[in-house]
Amino acid sequence: MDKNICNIWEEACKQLKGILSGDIYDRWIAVIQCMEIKGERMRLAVANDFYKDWLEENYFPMIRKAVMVVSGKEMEISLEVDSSCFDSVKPEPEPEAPSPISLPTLGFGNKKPSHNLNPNYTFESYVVGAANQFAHAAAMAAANSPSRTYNPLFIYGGVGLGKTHLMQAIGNHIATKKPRAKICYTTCETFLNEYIDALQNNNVAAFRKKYRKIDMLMIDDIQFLDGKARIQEEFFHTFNTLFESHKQIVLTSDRTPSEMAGLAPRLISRFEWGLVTELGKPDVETRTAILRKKAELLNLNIGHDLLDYLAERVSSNIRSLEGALIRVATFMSLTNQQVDVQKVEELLHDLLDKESQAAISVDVIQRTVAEHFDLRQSDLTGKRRSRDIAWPRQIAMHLSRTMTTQSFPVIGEQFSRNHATILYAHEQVSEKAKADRGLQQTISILKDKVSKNCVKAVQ
Ligand SMILES: Nc1ncnc2c1ncn2[C@@H]1O[C@H](COP(=O)(O)OP(=O)(O)OP(=O)(O)O)[C@@H](O)[C@H]1O
Repeated sequence: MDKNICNIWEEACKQLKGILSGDIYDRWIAVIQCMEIKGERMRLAVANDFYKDWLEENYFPMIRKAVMVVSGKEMEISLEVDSSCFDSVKPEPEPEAPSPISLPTLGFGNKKPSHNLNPNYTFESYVVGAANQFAHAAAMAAANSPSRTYNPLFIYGGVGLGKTHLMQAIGNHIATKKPRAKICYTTCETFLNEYIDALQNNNVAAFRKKYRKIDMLMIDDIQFLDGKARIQEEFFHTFNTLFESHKQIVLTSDRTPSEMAGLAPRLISRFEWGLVTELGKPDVETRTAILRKKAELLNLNIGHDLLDYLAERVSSNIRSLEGALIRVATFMSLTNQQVDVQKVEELLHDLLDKESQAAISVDVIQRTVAEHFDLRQSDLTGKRRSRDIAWPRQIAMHLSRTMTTQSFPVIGEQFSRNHATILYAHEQVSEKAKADRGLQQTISILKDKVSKNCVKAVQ
């Protein structure tokens, strides 16, 4: 492979490694081979259709983003099947000497104990501000007195707002104080995959032992259980066993337990037994403090004025903020140039456009949809149920969920409905749009109109 290929793809892999759990990275990203980079085109290959389909469905946008971050340009990426890539599917690693954190290991997937907790996710590197103060205090309490304060601790919030970092900070804290504690961090998706593997290999007893004979269980993105009855059943028993033996459980999710319409009521109630706490969006001061801390940790030489500018402009979530910082830093180190605000705007135009979109409100959506269907805005928030009103109302609810970062209950308030109605409308419209090209077009037209109306509202 030539150097150019190595650089871009290897750098992109580093980015992905920082974002994905070790398990997911090993299973899905480490097996990809970069075949060629020509101009703006990149050819990637995997060993079989199974990898190709799964990657395209689940990780392609992330891969594209990582490549864009490191190359500084949008590349056309194709993923193909090449059976010679079988060579790149890594064998299971040899068992390692026991690590200070005694993590349970089984023959599921590629497991290296050190992968389970990211050592950078600590309380020391976590910046506290108004939006995360309470969640942070609860996490500290759980870390200092596991299972005696909040059990389970349920942390929820939007994408990239620091749920994983905070959860793993608890784990790292306990691991330092009690090196012999058996701590297990996993994502809900991995938990499900391991369970399926265990079922296939008649290994359920080992799976149960792995998750039930530990001192602390952390599961990320527990909303993945929503609508999956069988794994819910399994998790229910794991939860009970750990809870009854006074083991700390920490869960994260992008929504509250009661917002998971497909979650068994007995699990909802268990998730609410301890403390359910929200991570909100940080204010500009916290964003600035986070950027300064990251720049310091990464040893980046970027002026405070630029960091302040980024904190001001990128407000949707912290992962995007970090991505912006890394993109600017990568550009500076590759070109050996300092950058000014104009250059940053050029470099980050796609991200900054998206940020402007984040300013979209439910009110603008309601006005746009009402105008499009020749209705009054009050029709969308009112009680009438005739189809010519109910359907546009559902579309407006769906757009409110997809175009804003508001939670179901907050959107519900603005339609004078409860969160379940919004969730139902969102699912109905999403489902119908899968097969209905007319509806896909209407949604796309409405999205354009909403964006334009939003720009007008800001000006
Ligand atoms: N308060 C904070 N202080 C410092 N860094 C933070 C803070 N909050 C988030 N981050 C950083 O932002 C990035 C994204 O955080 P994290 O992965 O924990 O978010 P998340 O809410 O779990 O995202 P997702 O919803 O995608 O699972 C991480 O690199 C993390 O270190």
